[in-house]
Amino acid sequence: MCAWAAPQPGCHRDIVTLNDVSFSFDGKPVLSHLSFRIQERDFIGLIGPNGAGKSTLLRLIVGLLTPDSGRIELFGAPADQFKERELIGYVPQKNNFNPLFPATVREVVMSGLFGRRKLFRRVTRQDADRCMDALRTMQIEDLADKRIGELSGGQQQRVFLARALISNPQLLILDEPMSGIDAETQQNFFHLIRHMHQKHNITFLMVSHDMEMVRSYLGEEPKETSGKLSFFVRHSHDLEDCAETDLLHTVRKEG
Ligand SMILES: Nc1ncnc2c1ncn2[C@@H]1O[C@H](COP(=O)(O)OP(=O)(O)OP(=O)(O)O)[C@@H](O)[C@H]1O
Repeated sequence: MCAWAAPQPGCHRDIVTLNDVSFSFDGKPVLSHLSFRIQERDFIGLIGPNGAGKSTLLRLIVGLLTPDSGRIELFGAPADQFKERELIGYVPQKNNFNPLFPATVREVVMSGLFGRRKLFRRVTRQDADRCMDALRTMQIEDLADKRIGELSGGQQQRVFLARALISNPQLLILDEPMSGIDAETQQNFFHLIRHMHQKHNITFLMVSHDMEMVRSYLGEEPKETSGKLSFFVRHSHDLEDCAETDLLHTVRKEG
């Protein structure tokens, strides 16, 4: 990620660019003139105090809010024309469910496959297999037939992570994904996302208050700051190794 450096070739295509983005709620500025770029295979840790605008920034990127001014591009397309929503997995900060909400865990996870266009599509065997893979990854296969509203906050969080994973996204946007999750599950989850970043080309944008975790993976110092926001960044491989790493990825995909 870098503010308006020249685009780089190879595996560093731009996934998200913000150019001079400002946003306010009811006339109160939250983000002012923010510019940054997330490149393929970056892992961005977004840090800042309560109210700094972290969740607002994520919601702008996923299209739930529109900037007052400035431009956002996703995978090279203006955000308001971007159609391939399945490329982006998003887990918002809070997913509090009414205990009576009728959907099962399996249905909630499966809904991650059905964009608006595919809402009434038949569930195929392949969909069901992908659902089981996502449940297994988050270690919640045993909860598949439970009602989502019956689960604890941490269990619900894992369901939403499985839902974000099922469509095989290229960019995962996670808003404090570890909050409400016990220490052991946090460790497993962190191990999993590191693995996804390093071995599966997934780009991450993650809000976290866990400075120890952020520093251990992304380094001691932020690469950039804007207002009260700090961006800690790690690319998944040494930049000079790109050609070789791309080849390895290609071989693996074909093999
Ligand atoms: N829907 C809303 N209407 C009005 N103001 C809002 C709304 N959502 C957020 N805000 C305000 O915008 C500012 C930024 O909020 P945001 O949730 O983005 O902060 P954050 O950095 O994610 O905080 P936290 O660490 O507490 O989650 C805060 O002052 C908040 O009160």
